[in-house]
Amino acid sequence: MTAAVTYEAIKTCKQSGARLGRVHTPHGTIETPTFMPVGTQATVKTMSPEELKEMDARIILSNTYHLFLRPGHELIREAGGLHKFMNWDRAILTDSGGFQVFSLSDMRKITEEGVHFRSHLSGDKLFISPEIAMEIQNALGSDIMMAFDECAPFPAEHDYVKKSLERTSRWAERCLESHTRPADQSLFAIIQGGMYEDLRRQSAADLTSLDFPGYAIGGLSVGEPKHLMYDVLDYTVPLMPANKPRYLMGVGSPDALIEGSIRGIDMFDCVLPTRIARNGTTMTSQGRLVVRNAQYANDFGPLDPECDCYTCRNYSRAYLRHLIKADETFGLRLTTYHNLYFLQNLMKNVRQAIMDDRLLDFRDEFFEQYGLFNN
Ligand SMILES: O=c1[nH]cnc2cc3nc(NCCN4CCOCC4)[nH]c3cc12
Repeated sequence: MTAAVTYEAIKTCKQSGARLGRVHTPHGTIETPTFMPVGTQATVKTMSPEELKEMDARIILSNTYHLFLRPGHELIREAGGLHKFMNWDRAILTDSGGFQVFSLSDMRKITEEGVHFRSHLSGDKLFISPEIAMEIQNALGSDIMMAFDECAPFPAEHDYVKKSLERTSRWAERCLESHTRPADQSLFAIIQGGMYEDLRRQSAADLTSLDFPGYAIGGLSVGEPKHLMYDVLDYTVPLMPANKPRYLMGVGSPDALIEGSIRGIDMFDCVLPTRIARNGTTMTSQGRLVVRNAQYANDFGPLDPECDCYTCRNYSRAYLRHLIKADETFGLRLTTYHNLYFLQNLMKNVRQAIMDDRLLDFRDEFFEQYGLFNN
């Protein structure tokens, strides 16, 4: 079966299960492990495509649910697809809408056929099925499409999670059947199973028997303690094909990116860096720094003395604090740019540590400096 997206393994870290790789797509190659900025409504909030390229972002996310509701996938199809619509000529991954239907909309009813819900914008009654999720993503023309799934809530009873993952497996098969598999799009499946090892095994077995070009781990980063997420990774990642991309959905704090890479994850996404930037919280080499706090009012040094991004080379903490307090949009742009650059740079250092077979040492050094050993 031809796949538009393929994985090239480069090297496995001798110190951990981490691996260096490349994901080849029709819109360019992505060095992995990689962090994908989230552009929910066809824009990575406050960033231009040129700024994202400047920090070497190779792939961004956009959201099927949001674009289905507004402006509508038919309009984007008419515009020539999402790449053209948002003037982004690198890779795009679209989440399938399942997660947002359950987390955002006024959820109505889950049936075998699909999900009935009310739009969180207009209150209109809407319906998404595996087939409709494929139709929407085909219209968007994303390089990587995600199968329509249910992300089970946390906590959830074993019986509920079992029934939910079995329906997700049937939905994944329907996605595969209905996806016209255009030559330039690839469909990834999403492994569910909550925090239950037997159910993760069942979900992985169901989906890997269907031969998708790539696999995601869903149902995590839903409020569970981080150690529980790492436990699930410890027994789920080994069930995933070694010759295909492994994508952990919704994960984006520096410590989780390092811990996930150690366990063999290739791709990550999260709204965290862009969301916290908009309320003046930044990720720096010394840990989280809430630049809107009064203590930085007269601090004329750079946000992060160890960062060489546009924000850190040209503006002071005092200026950033002033802009954020004054609700000046430029302030949000500067903190967003820095946070995304920080994570791109972190992943570059993770890839170098894997190349040098020292990712566990890198983790200890980073945690020490970032202040992660004392929380
Ligand atoms: O099973 C899933 N299926 C399809 N999409 C997902 C997206 C997901 N996103 C998260 N977590 C996001 C957590 N964010 C952290 C930062 O603040 C906003 C929420 N978990 C996710 C699970 C799934």
